[in-house]
Amino acid sequence: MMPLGLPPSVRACLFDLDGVLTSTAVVHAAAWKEMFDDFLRGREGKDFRPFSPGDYDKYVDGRPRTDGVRTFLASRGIELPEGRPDDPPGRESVQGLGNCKNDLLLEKIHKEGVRAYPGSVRYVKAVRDAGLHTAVVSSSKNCRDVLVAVGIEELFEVRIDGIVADERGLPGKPAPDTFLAAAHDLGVEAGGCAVFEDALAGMEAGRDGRFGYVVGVDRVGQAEELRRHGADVVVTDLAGLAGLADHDGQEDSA
Ligand SMILES: O=P(O)(O)OC[C@H]1O[C@@H](O)[C@H](O)[C@@H](O)[C@@H]1O
Repeated sequence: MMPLGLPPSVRACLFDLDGVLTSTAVVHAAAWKEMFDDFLRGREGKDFRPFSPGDYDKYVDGRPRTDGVRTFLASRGIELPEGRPDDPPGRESVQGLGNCKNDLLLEKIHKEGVRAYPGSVRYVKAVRDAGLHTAVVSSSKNCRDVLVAVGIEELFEVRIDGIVADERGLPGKPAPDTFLAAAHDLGVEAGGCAVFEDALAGMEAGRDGRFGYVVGVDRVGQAEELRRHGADVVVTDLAGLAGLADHDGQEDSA
């Protein structure tokens, strides 16, 4: 292993954004819950079965926005029309629900702010100092805005996000295509890349793309699930992987 905690064959690191680099995974989860609970309450009345953290991890986390809507609705046996990308948030369509969630997300981000995990930033800088390539691979269409807001956009040579994936017609996670596109753009074969992910869908993408090493980042106590979905190693913070703990010995928590 290199000092970075990676096999010596690794020449590039592909980082997910929400929950790996920034604290935005919990903001996404809260926006999804608010939107789905409102929708389910309206449909089923006050005894509706709420959207749970398990629902988020299994059906929504890591996937592109409309895939998240479709996958969760299918798990409850609900089918809605696709609708149009400009459907208003109140419209009961896949796109309408997605737009509603995005409005809630932006409102929360505006109110609460976002931050990068200091341990992750130290780790990405150490990766660059070691001469490895870096990319950010996120399903989110808000990826670039979040990177800019926390001031870390420049740390990545390549960005494959929800907008780029749409432009190139790439299927989102759990398919490995967005990670493979990042590897290709960096000029490194999948076997020479390490994938860093906190979502089960992202783990599957790392495993199915046959990447050299898959690091599961566990911020919510799902280490076993991450391993079952393909993680080679699970850490609670990236700094821990490289022995880059804070001056007072602390690693980041969620
Ligand atoms: O709605 P956005 O910002 O395009 O993000 C899509 C998805 O991006 C992923 O990174 C998050 O884990 C999901 O929760 C989110 O739904």
